[in-house]
Amino acid sequence: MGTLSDGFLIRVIDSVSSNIAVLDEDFNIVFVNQSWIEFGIQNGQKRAFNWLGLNYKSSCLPSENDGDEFVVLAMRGLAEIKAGQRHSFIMEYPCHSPDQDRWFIMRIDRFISEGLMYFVISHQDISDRVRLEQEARSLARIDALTNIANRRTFDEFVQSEWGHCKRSNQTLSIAILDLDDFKLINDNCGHQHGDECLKEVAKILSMYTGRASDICARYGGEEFVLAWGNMGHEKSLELSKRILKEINNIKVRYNDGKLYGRLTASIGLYTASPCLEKVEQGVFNADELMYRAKRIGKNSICDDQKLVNVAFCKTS
Ligand SMILES: Nc1nc2c(ncn2[C@@H]2O[C@H](COP(=O)(O)OP(=O)(O)OP(=O)(O)O)[C@@H](O)[C@H]2O)c(=O)[nH]1
Repeated sequence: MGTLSDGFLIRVIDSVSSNIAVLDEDFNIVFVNQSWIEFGIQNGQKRAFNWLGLNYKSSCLPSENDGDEFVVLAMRGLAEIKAGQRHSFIMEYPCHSPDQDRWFIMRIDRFISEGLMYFVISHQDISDRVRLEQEARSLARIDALTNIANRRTFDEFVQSEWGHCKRSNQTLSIAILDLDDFKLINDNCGHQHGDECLKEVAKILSMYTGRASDICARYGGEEFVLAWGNMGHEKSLELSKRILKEINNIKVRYNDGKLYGRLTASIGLYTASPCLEKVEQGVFNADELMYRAKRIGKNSICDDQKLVNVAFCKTS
């Protein structure tokens, strides 16, 4: 292969999708590629703007003085490379436009040519990758069928909410809700209809857990869990009763459309006082109470703050 011409090499650099600028050792821009120019235009710069000679460090100074953490980091990286403390610098950062969330990766490298030091700054759009990562993270936290939180999300949330409640000396109410005779519904009306019931229940639960300190989650098969931060026993019992009533309004049908019956559930409700040591104990207590509601006759709420007196509440 013969020696490549300057024009050829510039065309190669212009065809790269990363935005590239080369700075001299005083941080003056001595070269930008086409992607850099296009990105400038997208962000309001004129096409005819002359980038060459612009001092990169000075142009970043207003943002640096404003305390923009990413600009501060980049300038520190640039200074460290110049001082020979590092060879390169890499940083991912958000750079949202008014109509689009965008993320970039910035890289600074250096090279020596004819005894002079140069810096290559490149920015690459990584928005697609970040969006996919965010989507994957959100999928791992949401139950795919019902679109509400999954058990893992609940466990994390309730730990943090319990911390807030303890610090502010408030109670946290926990309800475990298990649909009654769900196997029979699946067997008689079909698994798909069972799925629809689960989705409807999730919608109802979401309506009753709308505050930032509340959560509802699918805990497992046909079992759900709710937590109301900063809520006393009386209020959570009232909400549980309303939830049970709404669930009772869900009609379950055979495949031919004839009525099979109405959906029912058993709820165990436990209100944790701030002196309870671990919130897991509160969830366990609510679960025990739910099983008690099953034994007592289903379609019921069992609540008992001290796990001594069972307050049995038939809602129908
Ligand atoms: N349709 C549907 N069914 C599910 C799902 N997850 C679990 N189930 C069913 O839920 C049923 C739970 O059955 P059991 O544990 O015997 O409980 P149950 O019939 O509700 O009886 P009780 O709890 O005593 O009222 C099983 O048939 C599971 O297959 C799901 O995602 N979709």
